[in-house]
Amino acid sequence: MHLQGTMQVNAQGRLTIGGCDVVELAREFGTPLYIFDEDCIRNNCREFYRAFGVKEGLAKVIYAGKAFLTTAMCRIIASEGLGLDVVSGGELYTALAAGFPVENIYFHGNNKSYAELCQALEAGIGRFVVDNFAELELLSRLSTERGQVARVILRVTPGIEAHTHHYIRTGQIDSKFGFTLPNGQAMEAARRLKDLPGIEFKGLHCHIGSQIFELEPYSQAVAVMLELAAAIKEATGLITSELDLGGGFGIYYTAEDHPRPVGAYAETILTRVREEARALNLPQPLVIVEPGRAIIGPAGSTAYTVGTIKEIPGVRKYVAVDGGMADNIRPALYGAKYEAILANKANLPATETVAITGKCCESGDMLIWEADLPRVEAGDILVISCTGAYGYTMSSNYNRLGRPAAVLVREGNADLILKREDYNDLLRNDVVPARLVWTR
Ligand SMILES: Cc1ncc(COP(=O)(O)O)c(C=O)c1O
Ligand SMILES: N[C@@H](CCCC[NH3+])C(=O)O
Repeated sequence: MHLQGTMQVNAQGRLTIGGCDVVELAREFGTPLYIFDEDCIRNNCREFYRAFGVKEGLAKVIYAGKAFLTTAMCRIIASEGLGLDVVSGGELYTALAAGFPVENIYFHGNNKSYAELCQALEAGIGRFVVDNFAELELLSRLSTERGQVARVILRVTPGIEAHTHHYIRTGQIDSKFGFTLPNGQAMEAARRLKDLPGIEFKGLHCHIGSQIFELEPYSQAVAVMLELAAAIKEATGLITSELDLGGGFGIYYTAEDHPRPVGAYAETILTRVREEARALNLPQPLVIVEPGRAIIGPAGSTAYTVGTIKEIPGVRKYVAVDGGMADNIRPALYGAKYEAILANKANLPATETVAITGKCCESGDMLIWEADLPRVEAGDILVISCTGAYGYTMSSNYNRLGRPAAVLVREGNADLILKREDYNDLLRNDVVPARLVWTR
């Protein structure tokens, strides 16, 4: 397994993260356990901050909270000078509870409710990334009623779809998000917005996909979005002072992934923005990027305890761990691939290829189909790397498994940032109607 962030193998042949022995962490906090490497998170934040020229006023980096959000995470993000992208009342509530600077909160979502818009207006958040006509009108009404002005970015579906190894440009876009560009919806949104009270137009947003390794789709997105900005200026006089290009920057999960340095994305985006703005005679907009995975993905790992092992000669050896699809749905949902290491045998060479499965009642509850490991035995501590993004946030209580605890490690210290859910937590929301009271 490729060692991420501060991972090392110590003199006892054990894996350490943030200077903490993972076998000890498993003993102290139990397994499954999410382990977050604070230095790695901060280094990733700083890399984006530097590469995109935040200090120089060229860009803003907004962390996409959907990848992993807790109050501790909000504090780290804020202390590194990043903003926050939230997509629900729950994420917003978490950010507000953490004391996240409200002016740096961007509110996304294709179906923001009345209550969520009120909550965001009440808090005085920085930007509403408006997704559709109904939201635009409701927001205008609500902000006017409150004597407020909502600062708005319009989310546009630009017709660029990026995937891991290719991108396609489509005329007709099939997406639930945003105002479609090619059919004129985006322009129509700008026209309507212009006449709406309680709304201030700040700019345009697009998000072309996730786990993207190519630079070209970003460059194309800049060109397409700035052409739209020029057309909007021409038709309405509205100036796009902020160009939000979303997230999607790809990371390493396995040796099949070849991520680019953040600087390469930054260089491509900033250069194209400068050139296109000049060519179109537009003021250069502030660039906004919204990395989620690239900030937190490589900084998170999950430690499990190995339980039963089933060998089917000539077929496969199943190694079951004490978690699975409930704490990491990505392999089952997307066929996502990961690497693993045995924390207590970290210096031993791989001698077998095994399948890592969970304990859920599903054949599809697989974490890794082919993991190269030293001989695996019950009781070993198996660590899967790069689970920081969309692991905990997409976790569930399937089979009434409690969600794992999470610790933040740094310089030999481990701090609990999420408590393990116990059986009482699972019962917390259960209600037994009186007619079902046990009478026997
Ligand atoms: C609007 C928007 N911004 C940012 C992100 C974060 O993406 P990623 O975690 O791939 O950087 C997403 C998720 O894909 C998104 O939909
Ligand atoms: N949840 C996805 C990415 C979607 C990001 C949200 N737009 C993943 O785990 O890769």
